[in-house]
Amino acid sequence: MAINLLKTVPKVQSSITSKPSTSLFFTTRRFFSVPLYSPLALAVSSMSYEKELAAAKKATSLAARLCQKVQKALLQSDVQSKSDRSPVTVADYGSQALVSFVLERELPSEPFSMVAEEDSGDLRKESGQETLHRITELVNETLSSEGSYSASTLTAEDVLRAIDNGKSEGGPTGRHWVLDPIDGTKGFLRGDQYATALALLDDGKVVLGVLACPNLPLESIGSSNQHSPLGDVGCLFFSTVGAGTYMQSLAGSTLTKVSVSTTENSEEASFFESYEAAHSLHDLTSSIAQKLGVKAPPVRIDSQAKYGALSRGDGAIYLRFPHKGYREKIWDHAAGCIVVTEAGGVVTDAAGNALDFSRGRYLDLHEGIIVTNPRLMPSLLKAVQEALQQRTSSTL
Ligand SMILES: Nc1ncnc2c1ncn2[C@@H]1O[C@H](COP(=O)(O)O)[C@@H](OP(=O)(O)O)[C@H]1O
Ligand SMILES: [Mg+2]
Ligand SMILES: [Mg+2]
Ligand SMILES: [Mg+2]
Repeated sequence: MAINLLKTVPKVQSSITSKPSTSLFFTTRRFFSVPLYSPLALAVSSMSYEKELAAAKKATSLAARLCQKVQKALLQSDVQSKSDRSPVTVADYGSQALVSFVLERELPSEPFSMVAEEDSGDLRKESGQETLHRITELVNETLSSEGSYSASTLTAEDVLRAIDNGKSEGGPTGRHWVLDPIDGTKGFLRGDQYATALALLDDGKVVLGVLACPNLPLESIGSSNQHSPLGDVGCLFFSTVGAGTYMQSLAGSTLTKVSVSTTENSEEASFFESYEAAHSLHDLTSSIAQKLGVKAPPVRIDSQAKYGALSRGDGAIYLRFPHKGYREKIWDHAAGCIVVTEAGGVVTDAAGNALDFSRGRYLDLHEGIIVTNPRLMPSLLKAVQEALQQRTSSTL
């Protein structure tokens, strides 16, 4: 059944729809730029998981191209509702099919296993045929825009198969790709932030992550929700284990090594959280921020773009406390987690435990997810535990 979300879509901010630039030359206190031919860039290209990283960057960049096209001309018929009533669009399916196709094509000698959010169930029904046709068209248009695949044309059956490559259960052994084809679908529909998030698990550990964030400004979004209307947008964050986190413009060009904020002073730390109150308890996060003495208002944005922004020090804290009973999925955090960790940050649950991605499609957590730098973590954990305690006593 199509849902009528489009009527409620507010005016898209001009900064968010502007085209990514083809060049990026900037240095700030936190960033330093590295030309692609520099010795540092060469060191980056010789690290392990090199082939996998190149394939993952290519796959997510192409997926981002497809998503941008759909977001610019979203049709009501492009939006469906899943059985859990969450929205899914032709771009979610198209992005998953593309990433799956590109990874298989680029890494033919490796066994292919993928844990991904979407499946083809609804598209195989009679009512899904028109949507499937539109997705197939989109995937083929995007492939033909990429020189190396211009001769590839996928049939509707190929697209269904590519989507269903994402049915793996993951687990503690072997290699598994972990994909959220569009994270932040609600943000995508609003014209706001979203990300294509791709990670690689190797024996239960996240060893590679790529976040394509087509609407994220290249400059810091700091502690304000108001982005400069002139700023360029479209960031690609990527990390492999032990090799740090890098950001480049989705349009290519200059590579920048990024690192998290090192502030110890919680009063000057701004924090990120979900835009959607249904995804995280805003009253709880506000009481945590108050205990820490955080002065800035929360920065509310959708998707793992929050992890990307945090990895380059735009803010110092990310708090996520879903409503009772919600189970987090690995594709909502795997790529974001390594992007922040490799930039010097720490990602834990509310008890201070590292996230365990080896247990299948879900994360088993002790309440929410908290992210910050190692210096701020002890006081953040203390504030979180006090706020949770207070909440429990007030509901008894
Ligand atoms: N009730 C809920 N509580 C917490 N997270 C939820 C939720 N319902 C959906 N989500 C997840 O929140 C993700 C978006 O996170 P954020 O709020 O940071 O933008 C969604 O990803 P998708 O958009 O890929 O479905 C979805 O997996
Ligand atoms: Mg979803
Ligand atoms: Mg998601
Ligand atoms: Mg998704």
